[in-house]
Order: sequence, then C-alpha cells, then structure tokens
Amino acid sequence: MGLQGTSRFNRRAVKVSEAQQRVLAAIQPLHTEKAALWQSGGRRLAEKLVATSDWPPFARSGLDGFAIRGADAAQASPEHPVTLRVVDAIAAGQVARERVGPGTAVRIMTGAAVPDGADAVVMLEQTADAELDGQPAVRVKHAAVPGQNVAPPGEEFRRGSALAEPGAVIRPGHIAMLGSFGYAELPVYARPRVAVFATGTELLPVDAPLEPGKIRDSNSAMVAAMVVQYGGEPVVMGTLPDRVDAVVEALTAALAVADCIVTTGGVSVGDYDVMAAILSRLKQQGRNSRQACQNREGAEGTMPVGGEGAESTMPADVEGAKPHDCDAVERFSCDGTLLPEPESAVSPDGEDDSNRSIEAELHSLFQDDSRVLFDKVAMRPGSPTSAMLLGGKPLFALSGNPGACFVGFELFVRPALSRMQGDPEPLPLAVEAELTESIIKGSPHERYVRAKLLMREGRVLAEPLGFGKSSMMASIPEAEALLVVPPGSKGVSSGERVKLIPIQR
Ligand SMILES: Nc1nc2c(c(=O)[nH]1)N[C@H]1C(S)=C(S)[C@@H](COP(=O)(O)OP(=O)(O)OC[C@H]3O[C@@H](n4cnc5c(N)ncnc54)[C@H](O)[C@@H]3O)O[C@H]1N2
Ligand code: MOO
Repeated sequence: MGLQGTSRFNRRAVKVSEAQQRVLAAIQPLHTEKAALWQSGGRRLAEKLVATSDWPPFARSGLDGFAIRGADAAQASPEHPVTLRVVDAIAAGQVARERVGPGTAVRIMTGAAVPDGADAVVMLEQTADAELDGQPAVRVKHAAVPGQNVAPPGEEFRRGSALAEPGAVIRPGHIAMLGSFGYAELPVYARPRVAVFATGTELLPVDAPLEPGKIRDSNSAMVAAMVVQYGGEPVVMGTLPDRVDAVVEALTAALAVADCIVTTGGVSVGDYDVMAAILSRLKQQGRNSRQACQNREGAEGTMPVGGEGAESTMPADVEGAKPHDCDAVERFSCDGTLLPEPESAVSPDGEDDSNRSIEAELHSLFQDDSRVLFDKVAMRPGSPTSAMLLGGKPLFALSGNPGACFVGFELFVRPALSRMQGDPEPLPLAVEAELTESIIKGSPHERYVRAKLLMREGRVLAEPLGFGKSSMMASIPEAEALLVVPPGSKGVSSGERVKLIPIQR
C-alpha cells in the first residue's frame, strides 16, 4: 500500500478533555440563514432578538366578565350588591365604543382590551344580569379592587427587552414568544452538512444478504441518525474499500459538499487501516514542514495546536508511544504544502508509480489549513479515535467498532456540530449519579460506559448496561448516558457517585 510504515505505531494518546479542546479551537460557527418560524425549532439563533412592542400590547381582560371602575364596587357583597348600567359588550379582538364612567360597566370577554375608564374586571360568576331604568344592567355581588383581572400593557415584556440570545436553542416557548412579536422568520446558524463514510472491505450494504466473513455497514446509518439528532444534515456517501486512493478520492469529493466529514473504521494500526495511514501522512507533512522551516530559519519552530508540542503535556502513552520517526525527507514547504517528488525517488516499477499517484492525490487533499488534531485518545472504548482538519474542515475518524464509534461521536462530533451551530458552550454538561452496580474492570484510561438512568426515591441512579464492549451494539439503543469510570486498577463500586454525560434521547 506504500503509505504504511512504522509511523502508524507512533501515536500518543491525549486526554479526552484535551482532544475536545483541540476540536473546539479548530472550529468556527457556520454561516447564518433565515428559517421560517415554524421550522426553526431545535435550531440555534444567530442574533439577539428583542420585543418589538410592550406585551401585552394593551390592558387585557383575564376573564369573561364586566369591566368596571374598581371604586364603584369596593363595598359590594352578596347581601349588598352594586348595580351598574351596561353600556357596551365586546369580544376578544373588539374595542369598546364607550368609555366606562362612574356607575357603568362593559360586558367583556377574556383577551379583550379593557375599555378606557375601567380598571378592574369582575368575573361573570360574581354578577347577575339586571335592569336599570329599563336599560341592561349588571348586579356585582363581590367587592372589587382596582387592577383585578387586568393584565396591564408591558406586564410581561417591555418593548426592546431581550427575548433570546445568540446561540440559544430555539425551543417551542421561544417560537411562541417570537411569533407574538412578529418574527415570521428567524436568523439561525446553518445546519452542518456532514459527509458520512464507512471504510472497510468487509462491509456490505444493509440490504445485502450476509456473505462469509462480511458484515453489513451499520455505522453509516447510525452516524447519520446521530448527525440528525444533533442538528446536522447527513450526506451518506457509502462504504469505501481499504484503499488509500479510493478514500482520498472520496474525501476530496466530500470536502466539496460538506462542512464536516465523519468516517468509521480503518483507524487502528492494522495493515488495511487506511484512515490511520492518511493521518500518519498528514502528521508527517506537518512535522516535515516545521523541520524545514527550522532548518531554513535556524530558529525554534512553534508547534501548531495538535502538534507534538501539545502532546508532550501527556505522559507517554503505554500503548504505542515511540520516539518520533524523523527520517522523512524534507519535501514540504514552510506553509506545509507538499513539494514535488524528487526524480530519484521514482523507480520504473509499478509500485512506485502507484505511490506517486497516491502522493499526488494526497497533495491535493492536504490543502491549506490541514493538520492532525489528535490521533489517539486516552479512553476506552475508541482509543484510536482521531481527528484532523482538511482545508479547514474537520474530519473525525471514528473507530469501526460500533460501540466505540457511538462513544467517539458523542464525545467529539457532537460538540463540534454544536459549535458549528453557534452553541456558546458546546461541551455537554456532566452530572453525577449513584452507581447501581459495581464496575470491577479497571482501565489505564478513562472508560465511557453506556448506562441507563433510573429515578429511585428522588435519587438519580446510573445502571451500567451489559454488552458494553467496544465491538458490541446491543447496549446503544438503551443508553441514556455515558458513565465516566476514572482510570485506575479497581473500577467503581456500587453506591459510589460517578460522573456521567447525558445522551440526547
Ligand atoms: N494491534 C492492534 N489492534 C487493534 C488495536 C491496537 O491498538 N492494536 N486497537 C483496537 C481498538 S481499541 C479498536 S477500537 C479497533 C479499532 O479499529 P478500527 O477503527 O481501525 O476499525 P476496523 O478495524 O475497521 O473495524 C473494527 C471492527 O468494527 C467493524 N466495523 C467496521 N466498520 C463497520 C461498520 N461500518 N459497520 C459495522 N461494523 C463495522 C469491523 O468489521 C471490525 O470488526 O481496533 C482494535 N485493534
Ligand atoms: O478502544 Mo477500542 O474501542 O476498545 O476497542
């Protein structure tokens, strides 16, 4: 394959929190657009919106009854009712033609504008129809006070007051408020378009019969569903064989249509782990470019985010940590672009020709602002989970194992999608719960265990689900949280409080 070498083992794990920070530091919110009010639920607002009038906009009756002057019925009681002449009757949406003067009332329905002169509404149940000098009248049988059952203008919102801040998720309540103030369209962040690929020559489409040694591609559809769940638009691009040229071609096509790419599989250290090979080459490019600059300028180079300098804050990872392989030829310019292949590197046999064409394809894939963000994470499952920027767009190379793929998406792709949609705090809030049963198995790295949440006697409990191996999917549908087991040899005991990350259901 030409791209495999010892550098595929040369990966050092970063902590989950560090990996998340690298992702967030590399991503900006997307462009904004307008969405119809009724279609904007769940999207994120791109601007602060304010009340365009006082609310309510007029003094509003809270009941069906009679609008009166409170002072007229201050002493009213069932034994000594007060009789008032009824001068008008209005439904919601109508405005009274008459003012309410001393000794008069207007029959009024819920939501109608309280007429001038009136300052109270008496509910129908506290009145009786009457006549006064042959004219319609009302007997008020309970004492009234000014202001009763009247919502004054601006009671709830003052004109100009903030209704929602940029980045807020638009919830049904926002839609009600914004509709009241005449916002028929809302400025929202664009939904990220996410290209989804599964790599693996063993993969069959979901509608194909099983064949010996092959399995159906379940990750693509799961990832697409998760993209939708977190506000994005998936572009499912199918399965790819474990060949660098095929993957590079597909990634190039994806970059033309998507804001973000998610791949699954091929990210570990195996002979056919094609995503790992691409990551390794991109990393090598960054390293060579820095080396070339240092040599040329005779100065200490500074490492970009995701470079080896950042990694040195971690203890050497026990699995796969090796000194950097610095035997690469300097074929990269100071800005990180690939320089032409030297003539001497090309031999007449077919192997080199094919390498050369792969080099050319990689050259065009690794445009400006292409770099590895991380290529191993100190976690289980999904330690080979990786991320890179390609031409400024994030690519998440998730593990092929379905359980690890799911966890990798929740931990890294979800915050990225939230950031692209303008979320000011894209990392999910961790909460605590009591563990229902011990997790005996220790781990050198943090473990993210799929769990169900239970309420018992007002306490939130977390129940670890069975079938939680990286390769297993049976626990994914039921998972309501990822329970975080700290690194260590002894696991966590039943009854202990554990940190967990809720999953959107
Ligand atoms: N020598 C080593 N081997 C492995 C290591 C290691 O450190 N050294 N890491 C292991 C860990 S941890 C994980 S996780 C897996 C990650 O492997 P990849 O991400 O490269 O994934 P694949 O090898 O392509 O596939 C793994 C597994 O998942 C199945 N798969 C792949 N794609 C799909 C799909 N779209 N739908 C359903 N299932 C899929 C695939 O058939 C494999 O069974 O590597 C370990 N190995
Ligand atoms: O880290 Mo891997 O996902 O355990 O099997």
